[in-house]
Amino acid sequence: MLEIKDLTVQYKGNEDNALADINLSFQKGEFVCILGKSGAGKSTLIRCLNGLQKPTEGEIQWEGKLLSDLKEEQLRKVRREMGMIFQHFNLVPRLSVIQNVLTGLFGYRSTFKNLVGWYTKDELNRAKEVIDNVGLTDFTHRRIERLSGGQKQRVGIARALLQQPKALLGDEPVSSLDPGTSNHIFTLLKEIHREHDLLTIINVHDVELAIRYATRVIALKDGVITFDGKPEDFDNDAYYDTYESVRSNGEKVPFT
Ligand SMILES: Nc1ncnc2c1ncn2[C@@H]1O[C@H](COP(=O)(O)OP(=O)(O)OP(=O)(O)O)[C@@H](O)[C@H]1O
Repeated sequence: MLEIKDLTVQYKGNEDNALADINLSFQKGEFVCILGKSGAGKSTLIRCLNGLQKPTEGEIQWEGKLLSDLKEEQLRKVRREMGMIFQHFNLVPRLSVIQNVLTGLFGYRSTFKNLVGWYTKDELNRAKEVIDNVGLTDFTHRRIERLSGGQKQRVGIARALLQQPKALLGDEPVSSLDPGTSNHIFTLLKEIHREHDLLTIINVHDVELAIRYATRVIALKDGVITFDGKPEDFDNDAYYDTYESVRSNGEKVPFT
């Protein structure tokens, strides 16, 4: 479904590769967590997958189409097929839940309709349905600025779902949430993944979350893959030893 071949990314003015010679293949039905400390290359990888970041070398193929061959309009269509959720939610604080969710349709509608905010009954019903899916029915008309972090991320997920995507990509969607809320969001993502049969690829820096929810874990270090396999085969100790300091009492400290 999604193939990455010999992907290398080097940013201007940075002599180190953000990603170096990455080869990966993702199939429908996978729930993938990408682990790595800050600067490992996780965001760069996710941004390459939906064409927001151009590779320096290598190629990405989505459902048989090479992203580098696509014109801007075709690339927009691919982006619609890959719902995206973000660390800082990317919502408009003064607008309501449903107004924010409806922006998930922007890629499908004319600029004029988006500007004046005209929606058909069907579009409004679909928006209400996805809001219901993420458990926010009672908050449909509440402004975003009056929601908790976890509720905001639910809005972000609902907006992505309204695009009726085939894949869901997440760039650290729970890193600004507390552990309990992070678990609730991952439970919701897993339910949505099953119900809509979505390829799901989520960047996360919490190893325990990745192991609990993923069907496949990929670890990145300095732009290179250091692990790709089943969560039960993931060597947690080796990972911490590679990545993080150990307190004087022997406790291993997860990276932040
Ligand atoms: N616009 C940029 N210009 C130059 N270097 C960049 C740019 N964006 C990222 N980098 C570098 O590329 C490498 C990978 O960054 P990336 O943001 O993909 O990592 P990350 O694992 O997502 O980190 P974080 O968890 O902090 O978001 C880092 O060394 C970073 O400094």
